[in-house]
Amino acid sequence: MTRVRLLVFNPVLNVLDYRLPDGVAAEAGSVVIAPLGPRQVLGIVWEPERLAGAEVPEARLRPILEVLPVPPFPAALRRLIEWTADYYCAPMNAVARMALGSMAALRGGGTATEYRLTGLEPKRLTPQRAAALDALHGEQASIRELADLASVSEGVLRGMVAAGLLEPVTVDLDRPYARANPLHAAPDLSPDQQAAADRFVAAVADQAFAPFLLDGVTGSGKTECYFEAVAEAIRLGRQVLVLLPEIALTQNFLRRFEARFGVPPVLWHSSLKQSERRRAWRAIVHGDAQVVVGARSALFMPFARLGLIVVDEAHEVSFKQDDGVRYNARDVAVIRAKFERIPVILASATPALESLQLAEAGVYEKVDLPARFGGAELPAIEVVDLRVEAPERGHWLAPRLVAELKDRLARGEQSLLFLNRRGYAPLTLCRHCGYRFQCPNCSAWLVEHRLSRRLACHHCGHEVPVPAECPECHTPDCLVACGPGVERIADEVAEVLPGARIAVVTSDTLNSPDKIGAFVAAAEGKAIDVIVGTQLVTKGYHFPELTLVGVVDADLGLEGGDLRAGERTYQQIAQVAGRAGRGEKPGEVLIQTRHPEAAVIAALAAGDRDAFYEAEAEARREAGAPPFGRWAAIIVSSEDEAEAREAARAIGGARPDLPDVMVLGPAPAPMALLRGRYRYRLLINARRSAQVQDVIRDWLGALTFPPGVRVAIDIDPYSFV
Ligand SMILES: Nc1ncnc2c1ncn2[C@@H]1O[C@H](COP(=O)(O)OP(=O)(O)OP(=O)(O)O)[C@@H](O)[C@H]1O
Ligand SMILES: [Zn+2]
Repeated sequence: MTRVRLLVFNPVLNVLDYRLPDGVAAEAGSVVIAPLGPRQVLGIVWEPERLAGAEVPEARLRPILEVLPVPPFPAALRRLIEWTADYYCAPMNAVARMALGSMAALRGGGTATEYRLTGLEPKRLTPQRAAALDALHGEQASIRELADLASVSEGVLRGMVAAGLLEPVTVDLDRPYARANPLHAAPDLSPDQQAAADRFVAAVADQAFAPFLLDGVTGSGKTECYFEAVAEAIRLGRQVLVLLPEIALTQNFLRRFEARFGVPPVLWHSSLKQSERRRAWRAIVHGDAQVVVGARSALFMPFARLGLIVVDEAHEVSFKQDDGVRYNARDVAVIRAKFERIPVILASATPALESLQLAEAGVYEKVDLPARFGGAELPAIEVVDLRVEAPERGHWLAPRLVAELKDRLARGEQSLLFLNRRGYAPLTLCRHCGYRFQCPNCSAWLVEHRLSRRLACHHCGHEVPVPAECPECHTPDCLVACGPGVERIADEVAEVLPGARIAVVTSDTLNSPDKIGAFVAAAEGKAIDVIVGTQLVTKGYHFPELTLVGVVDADLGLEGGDLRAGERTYQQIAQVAGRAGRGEKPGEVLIQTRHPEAAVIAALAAGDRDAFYEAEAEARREAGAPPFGRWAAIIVSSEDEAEAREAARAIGGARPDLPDVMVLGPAPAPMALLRGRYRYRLLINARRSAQVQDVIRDWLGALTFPPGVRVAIDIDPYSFV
């Protein structure tokens, strides 16, 4: 009889032992189905010596039911799952879950049925059917996905199938992806680029662990360089994973990839439709997907023959996941490369201090691209002191910025205004009684969105229509918008530049690949004069006619003052500035601020990156902050305020007394209420020598909490709310 140990996907149980029925083999990494009470549970066969579990007597072992027809998870991936669970103090099955596709993908390929419009357009239609006909043009997906897209019930769509308005299509889930051709359109690289590319290509050929920091100024052609490494991996028959910080950037990447390799890469992200998910996951596990591009969730995919990982815009905070398993995809990518024994390239124009430090220490090999491609100059940066050059009343653009915008419009060049605030105004209040619109579920103001005529919470999604009167004093027409969001800045641009073609670019307006594609095409086709956008437009885009960038409020990011506020502000402004003057015409950047003396602003204005990083490093060293010390956070929450407070106090009361670990708090979190849960935080600041994870595990492991209390551990936190 063969005993097997399973890591099982169950919220309470993690590890269970079973036996293999006679004649059934299942090596480590196999994905299996096993009985659990009257039900079934999915599990992965694990090395018993690496996974502690209770010894069950042989006689009580139940046989597993089925070994699923997918290749076993490779050892390198199993080690990665163990490492991630251990480092981030997360349950191993929660980490392993990120490697699984859908249940359907595990069951095998085969076919799926999707539906699409037949083109039939009857004269008389119910309003719901008419709406569905409108919404589903060009779409093909499962009934459930189409129902979501069209915002109608599945019943309505079934009726449309019966009426011949929708037809079924059989989709082959194992149809192969077109093969990328490494020679399709190889570029002529500049000498700097060639040197960088040669390093990467050699490392891919070496097939050994090699972490790189590709530090290249904006517009230096970092993508072109790492594409050469991608080409080498393709030549060698190895797979490549490219991580991007957000899905919005993938459109742009797809086009460039296709131009270079002749075919698009395989996409992986959370909003793929079911059939694409199944197809992509299966191609990944079987080694048929050559190059996979995705957001951070692609990192744990069970690649069969991974040969290279690229993390583009590696400094981006969105690589840090802040719910579920709180991991940093940038850091875990390096660990994965180590287990897989392959190179990993972190690419950025504004690397995180942590990454620079590791390069300085010789852990990462630093590869530099100090100049823009094609002789383009970095833009000139000027500061507009808003205390001296004040905008008109009720306006936010200083006269100098307005004059520059007019100048660009007259010359037929493009401008970009950056403000990291969605919507029209961040706060709405009653002029009469002072009532402020607040989210009932969160410690946050409701943000007015004029385009959709709603007040919305950006934390929990709570939305209400903008009311006609104050809900408190019932005065009609008395609401005032306080402060600007991008929609309001767009209104101001329309006022000062009549006739200008303006695009508002936020996650609200560019919420689908089609819309992103349309925006990029319009910007490149000179159909847009002024782009007003949030951080969504600060990176990745290359618009040659864009010659002016205005930062509407450089001080915004410095408020709140968390550990990385300075660095984040520097990165954001340097990135958005980097959109200017990428073509033949030189670029100019105006930064509006009330604090021109702040170190970040001064460094940006002087174009002195080193000065900024030196000052930042010094401040972090003083504070014992990363990379010189370590931080971890404990976040306690409950729907019951008293219960949350009590639990936080209990944790605080049991704090360890160690020389190299300092515990701050508990204190109410800055977001004291979030999605209906009251929150408290403790912050742990430790020396690098401390075993923070073990300390936290021992500390919290000895405590018990009421079932309504959630205690989250955040190692190397990025969010301090
Ligand atoms: N060797 C080359 N031959 C032709 N075009 C190139 C070459 N190198 C770069 N380019 C072009 O220059 C532009 C800038 O390159 P790219 O977008 O890769 O820069 P980047 O370093 O990623 O910039 P950012 O960090 O600002 O996003 C792109 O349009 C790219 O196609
Ligand atoms: Zn809310």
